[in-house]
Amino acid sequence: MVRKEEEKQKKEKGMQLGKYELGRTLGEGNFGKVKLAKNIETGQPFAVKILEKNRIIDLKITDQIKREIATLKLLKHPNVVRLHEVCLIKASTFVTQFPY
Ligand SMILES: Nc1ncnc2c1ncn2[C@@H]1O[C@H](COP(=O)(O)OP(=O)(O)OP(=O)(O)O)[C@@H](O)[C@H]1O
Repeated sequence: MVRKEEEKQKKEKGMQLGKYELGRTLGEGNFGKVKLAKNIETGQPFAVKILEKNRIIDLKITDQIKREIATLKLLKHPNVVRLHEVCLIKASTFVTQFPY
């Protein structure tokens, strides 16, 4: 099990999602992983939250996720990480980026 996860991590490292190159996993939430990533155009580092679209649809929480994104977009506070961008990379993935 641990080995399978290690292999998955190795495969994902260096993978490109849109204009972001993925690095190591920073953490894991209820609906997906947060990975360190680099914008390949600017070299700027970001924390990228990758949400599995199918899982969100199965759990019937699409509206909740949309509300969370809308709220995060409005939040501007020095102690709260800023939501930079939301991308739909492929049919099964939502990606959100936070400055790292
Ligand atoms: N901007 C960031 N920089 C560094 N690490 C981060 C950042 N955002 C999230 N993480 C790491 O990823 C973990 C999971 O983040 P996430 O936002 O998915 O948590 P959550 O809000 O508990 O999850 P969910 O929204 O799925 O319920 C965090 O506990 C943290 O360790």
